[in-house]
Amino acid sequence: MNDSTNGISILGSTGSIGISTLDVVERHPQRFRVVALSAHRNVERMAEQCRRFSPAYAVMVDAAAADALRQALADMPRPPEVLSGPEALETVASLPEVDYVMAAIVGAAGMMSSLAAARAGKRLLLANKEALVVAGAILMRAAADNGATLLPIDSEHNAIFQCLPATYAQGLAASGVERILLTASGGPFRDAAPESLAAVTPEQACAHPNWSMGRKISVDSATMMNKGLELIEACWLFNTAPERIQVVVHRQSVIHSMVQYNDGSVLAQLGNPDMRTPIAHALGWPERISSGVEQLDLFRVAQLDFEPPAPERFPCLRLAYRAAADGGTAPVVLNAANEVAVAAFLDRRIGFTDIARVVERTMDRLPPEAVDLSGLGHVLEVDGRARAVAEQSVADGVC
Ligand SMILES: NC(=O)C1=CN([C@@H]2O[C@H](COP(=O)(O)OP(=O)(O)OC[C@H]3O[C@@H](n4cnc5c(N)ncnc54)[C@H](OP(=O)(O)O)[C@@H]3O)[C@@H](O)[C@H]2O)C=CC1
Ligand SMILES: CC(=O)[C@@H](O)[C@H](O)COP(=O)(O)O
Ligand SMILES: [Mn+2]
Repeated sequence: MNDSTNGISILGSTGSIGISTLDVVERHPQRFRVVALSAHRNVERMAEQCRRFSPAYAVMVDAAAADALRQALADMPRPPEVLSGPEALETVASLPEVDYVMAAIVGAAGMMSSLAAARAGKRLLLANKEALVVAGAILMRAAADNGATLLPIDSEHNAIFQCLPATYAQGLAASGVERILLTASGGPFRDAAPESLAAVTPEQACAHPNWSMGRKISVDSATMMNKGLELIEACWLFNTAPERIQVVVHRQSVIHSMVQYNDGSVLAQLGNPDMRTPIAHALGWPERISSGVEQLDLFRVAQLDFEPPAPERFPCLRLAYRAAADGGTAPVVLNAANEVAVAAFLDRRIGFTDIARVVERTMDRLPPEAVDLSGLGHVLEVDGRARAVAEQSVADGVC
């Protein structure tokens, strides 16, 4: 082992963020050494990544997939130790030889391992926004108490982090910050007639105009629930209230968010829409390292547009504002119901506009409770209840 390199565990390595992370890591062999990779059940891609990066550990959460991976790698001279089950994610997030953890599992399934990395005091590169939505108070406290460095990977939050003053943790107002301007592309349906949305297909919803991403976040962008989750994510990351955050639809996705100061200045971070930029920023921080992303050509961009979100087209954004205002377990319910509804939409069991209906119905049935901060038990229990209510709503045909 080379002690001058940083050991990294990449959780969700077979997904969109995981692949982009490996692309950046591979450009800097003198800085990073891959200790562990994880996936749910994509054996083929994991086998390919293991051959290319020779990690010491590979986690397949699914046990049958873990067996298949062991067989697929049997001819390697030094195959990785293949682990399985959700607990293995926490193991590889807290190994002593790991310095950095990329949390890029989709959904609340990534929450326990993100928390394990924070508790182990790692540099936590957090793409898994759902972990903050569901357990923001617990995760932020774990990071602070254990000396973890939590760096946002979500493009907007990484941009905001780059535009904030170093003193932001003492309070945004005290640092002269008036507002955070959270940009949103508006997704594939930003110009669609609201009455046309009931008939849209998963393929149309996943065809994001600017970003190439996993299916769940692509649907979230299409409903603008992604922006709602990001609003809650920003409140936790930057210790602020929703009132200090304004969502701005910016269709080019060239400005990745902005910070407005009390002297009239607005600082923005710009770049081509490619997640390797925020990933390289967080991997290199406080230094800058190359990412492989093409430089922004402002003459080609030519124009930057801004508009407010259209509330009648995006009820999910309204529901996220409601959850943020209600606080307590409301964001847990919002997220769980959304995960159930998006999965049902992708399986063609409900329509696109039913997603918001399932979420609203679930929120109506499970009023917010104060979160028990002593551990994740209460959050997991509410998450389970919300999933059951949302599943029932899907089974009932939503209405
Ligand atoms: N993609 C993007 O550009 C952006 C993503 N994010 C956030 O990053 C996270 C990842 O998104 P993205 O990369 O698009 O997602 P993908 O769907 O592309 O990848 C998800 C990864 O998580 C693994 N996974 C899925 N379910 C489970 C589970 N139950 N347990 C363990 N691992 C699981 C998948 O494994 P397998 O391949 O085997 O299914 C895969 O490695 C999300 O929280 C998203 O909101 C934030 C900003 C931008
Ligand atoms: C790349 C990234 O960070 C995504 O979360 C992106 O923001 C999605 O685009 P929307 O602005 O359409 O949600
Ligand atoms: Mn984002």
